Amino acid sequence: MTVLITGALLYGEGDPTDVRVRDGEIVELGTGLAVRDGEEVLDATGLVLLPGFVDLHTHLREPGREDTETIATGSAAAALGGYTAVFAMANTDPVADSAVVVEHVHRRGLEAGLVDVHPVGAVTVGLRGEQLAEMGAMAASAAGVRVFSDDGHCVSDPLLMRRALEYATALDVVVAQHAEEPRLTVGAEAHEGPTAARLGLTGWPRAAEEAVVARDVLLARDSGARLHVCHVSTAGTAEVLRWARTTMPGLRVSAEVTPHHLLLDDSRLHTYDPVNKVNPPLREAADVAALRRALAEGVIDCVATDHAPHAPQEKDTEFAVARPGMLGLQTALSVVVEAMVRTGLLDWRGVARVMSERPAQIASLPDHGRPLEVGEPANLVLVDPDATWTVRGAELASIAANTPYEGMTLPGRVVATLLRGRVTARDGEVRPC
Ligand SMILES: NC(=O)N[C@@H](CC(=O)O)C(=O)O
Ligand SMILES: [Zn+2]
Ligand SMILES: [Zn+2]
Repeated sequence: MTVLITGALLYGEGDPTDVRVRDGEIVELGTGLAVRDGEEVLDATGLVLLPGFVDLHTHLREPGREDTETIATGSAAAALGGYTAVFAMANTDPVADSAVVVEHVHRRGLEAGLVDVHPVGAVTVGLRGEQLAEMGAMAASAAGVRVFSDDGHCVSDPLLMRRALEYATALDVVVAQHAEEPRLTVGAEAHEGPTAARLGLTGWPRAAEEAVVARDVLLARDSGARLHVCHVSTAGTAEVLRWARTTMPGLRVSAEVTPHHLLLDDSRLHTYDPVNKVNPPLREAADVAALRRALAEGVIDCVATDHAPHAPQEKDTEFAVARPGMLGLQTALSVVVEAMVRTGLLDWRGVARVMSERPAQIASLPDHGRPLEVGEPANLVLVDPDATWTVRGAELASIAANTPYEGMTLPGRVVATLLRGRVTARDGEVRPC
């Protein structure tokens, strides 16, 4: 199976280049490469070629809530969004806290055949925050779990978090923390600030996130463990990370920001539409600006979607009872282009860094986020930088339709995605194997 990509701009730079892909690898780079018999040609005139995206934070709702997303539909959304690898969070039903469940998720990902699905293992049994899960058994399983998280919940007990980090050191795995001090967010519905006060919504203070991140950074320092901070949402968390990086050499801490926290703020809440309800909540415009800066400077390493499908009956309700979370896989690139590229904060090389290279490094994936060079794995995405499209939740590949970008026209369109040299998505259609 060979594919010839013609006239692509690698990282959006330099002269148009042809790229031949065979047996899962880039085998030739040049100009005027001849089309061979049976070769699929991707005309990439004016298109940008990047390494395939890696999402460290995806909620596929299988097992348990296949009415909102399955591993197959989530994989389709991922491939259409330019992703070649996703990390499926453990807050399923049953929870991914055992080798049996993570192996099941991994196998279902292989069957869907559109993107590498890496299950995230739970840190604690049942996400209950009481007792460590069998991290070693999950790491040693066929799924080879490398990232552990109780996401949806914070590992708030400091002693348990310390033990998890110590254990993670021995296994050489990452602990990804959903930083939320639960005692400060009881009943919280929205960012604690003037908007929530005016609308009568219970506030989620910035300090609930920042205090846990500060604590965890210190625990990571003392244990030497790899800590990853999920969905950074405040300017203060960015400052804590900046402080940690500059004052603690050798610290192994990484962080992600979601597309929605890079583009949206709590001024959207005045409609009381729960499509805007998410955890952590949309913050203020000044936080958005600080998060963009921190991502551009590398204080925040990468973008992760926190793709969180929910059924209409759990979203189209009064604000207080609606589930938090929003779709993200198919809109992530466009939101990053809008928030980071159009604003001049990142060029396409920067996009490759925050959406592919850094996440692949954080999760120790050897074959993703690699340079666009001969001999490298052909995990690739072709992007039309000039195209725009209008988001329609009903047209996305996910079963759920809870996108906050409904009706918005966004820049940047994924034209094709290749996983180990095989075209998994092209012109809005997926191609399962
Ligand atoms: N982000 C959300 O608002 N919701 C996530 C859980 C989480 O990421 O904390 C979900 O699983 O729905
Ligand atoms: Zn979370
Ligand atoms: Zn999440």
